[in-house]
Amino acid sequence: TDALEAEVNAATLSGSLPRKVDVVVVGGGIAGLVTADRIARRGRSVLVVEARDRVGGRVLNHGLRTGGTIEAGGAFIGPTQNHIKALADELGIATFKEYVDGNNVYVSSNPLVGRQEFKGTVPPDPTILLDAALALTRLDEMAAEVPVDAPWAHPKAAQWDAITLGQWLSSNTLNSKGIDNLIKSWTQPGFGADPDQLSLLYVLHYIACSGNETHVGTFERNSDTAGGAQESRFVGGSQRVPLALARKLGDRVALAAAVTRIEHADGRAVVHTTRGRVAARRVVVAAPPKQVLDIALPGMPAGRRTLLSKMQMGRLMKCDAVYETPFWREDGLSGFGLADSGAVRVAFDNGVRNTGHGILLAFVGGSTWRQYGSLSRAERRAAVLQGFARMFGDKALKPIEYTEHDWTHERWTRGGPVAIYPPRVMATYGHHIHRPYGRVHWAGTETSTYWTGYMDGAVRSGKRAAVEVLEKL
Ligand SMILES: Cc1cc2nc3c(=O)[nH]c(=O)nc-3n(C[C@H](O)[C@H](O)[C@H](O)COP(=O)(O)OP(=O)(O)OC[C@H]3O[C@@H](n4cnc5c(N)ncnc54)[C@H](O)[C@@H]3O)c2cc1C
Repeated sequence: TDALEAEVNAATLSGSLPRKVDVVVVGGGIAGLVTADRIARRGRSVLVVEARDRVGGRVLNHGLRTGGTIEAGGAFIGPTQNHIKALADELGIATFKEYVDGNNVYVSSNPLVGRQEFKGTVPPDPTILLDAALALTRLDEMAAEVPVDAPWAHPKAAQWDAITLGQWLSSNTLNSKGIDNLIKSWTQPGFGADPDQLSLLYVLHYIACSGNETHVGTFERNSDTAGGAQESRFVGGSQRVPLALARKLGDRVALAAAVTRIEHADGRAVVHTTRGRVAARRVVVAAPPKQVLDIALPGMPAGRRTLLSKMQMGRLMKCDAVYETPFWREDGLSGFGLADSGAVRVAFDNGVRNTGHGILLAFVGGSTWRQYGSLSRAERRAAVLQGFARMFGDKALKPIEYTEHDWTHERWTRGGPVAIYPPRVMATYGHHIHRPYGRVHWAGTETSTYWTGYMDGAVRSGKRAAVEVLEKL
């Protein structure tokens, strides 16, 4: 990856920008790069302008000091995510299966339940088992009714959008505190938020989108490892996908070119960047929703501005500990763990090929991020290792390397994994999410239907935006 990265950067960090192109794409994440690749393939001139000095956006490789490459951001893919998979295949980037042999672990703060080993999605905690089974079935049933391309059009959209997932859980379960705690282990990594921050309609839409045109979305396909969205990872790290796309595009990607203003003048759009101005027949903005608010966009409909200002970026960091060996595997454990308290609410085996080392990954999101994100690195490291130790034993306290990445501090992302909808936003303003105005179109995972929020959604959105724009050229 390092050589690839150097090659991409060399081509695109300096030099003057073209004065005009057919299409300017704002943002060199997966969505923007896919948009540009599709436009370039049709022989149209295109320029990607990216604020950072690298491509990939929320997808970022991290080279470990002890060897191997892991991901600081988006990493996993799974069944029905056929757009990201097809793209990786085309670019010659292989995948491998996430390690799932052995038992999962659940740690309850209720001493009567304690630490349990289990298989499957729901831990055998007698205080939540029945609630979980019923609630997840009901959520799937409601989600199956939600149109992936227009959740606001469902007859109950306003009703479902008026409450949070947390409120729905509390009025539809017996032991709502128990299930709320379990569901946090899903919402904190998945949304960077807690059930009481998320509109029920939005969550139902997210579940509906966890599928494709031939497979209805389900909670399990979203939450599971085997058979779900965490099934596979990319050999060499997911950032190889945007890096390989950027290499194809060459000097049609301009790095360190933050867009500050997009205006319409003389039958053209003019894109102002920190590296100069470019005129275009069409513009595709593929920056995360909240980042769009930092760009001056005269003429952008007020409804869209309201939508973007009411959406919120999730709060998420990834913390990884590297060990000499994956000792939990020898103990018959998969490395997947859930806990109802502490810094590690959900853990994954994050091992990479060819190093022999074991790696445990913790997602620290939502209220867990609020609790642990502000600690010093040393304090957080201790809390994370303690969380791993409760799941996998005291060997977890002695890593050979520890690393973490907090996306809330990234200037051009400011959170993660995705921009979420609090109550009373989606039903009223959601339809603005990818409606073009003037010469400006929208891409980005948040504008996708299926697998919105994911790399697959980013690819899908890029393809859709390219078609939209090519029709207008
Ligand atoms: C910690 C974490 C874990 C995740 N895990 C997974 C996972 O396992 N699987 C999965 O599928 N997805 C995962 N995701 C989500 C996934 O990474 C995103 O859905 C996807 O990468 C979004 O791609 P995008 O192109 O839509 O947006 P981005 O990747 O955010 O790209 C937008 C680009 O726009 C640029 N930009 C912003 N403002 C400007 C400006 N003014 N001018 C120019 N450029 C600008 C940004 O720098 C960025 O490069 C995760 C995300 C995070 C943060």
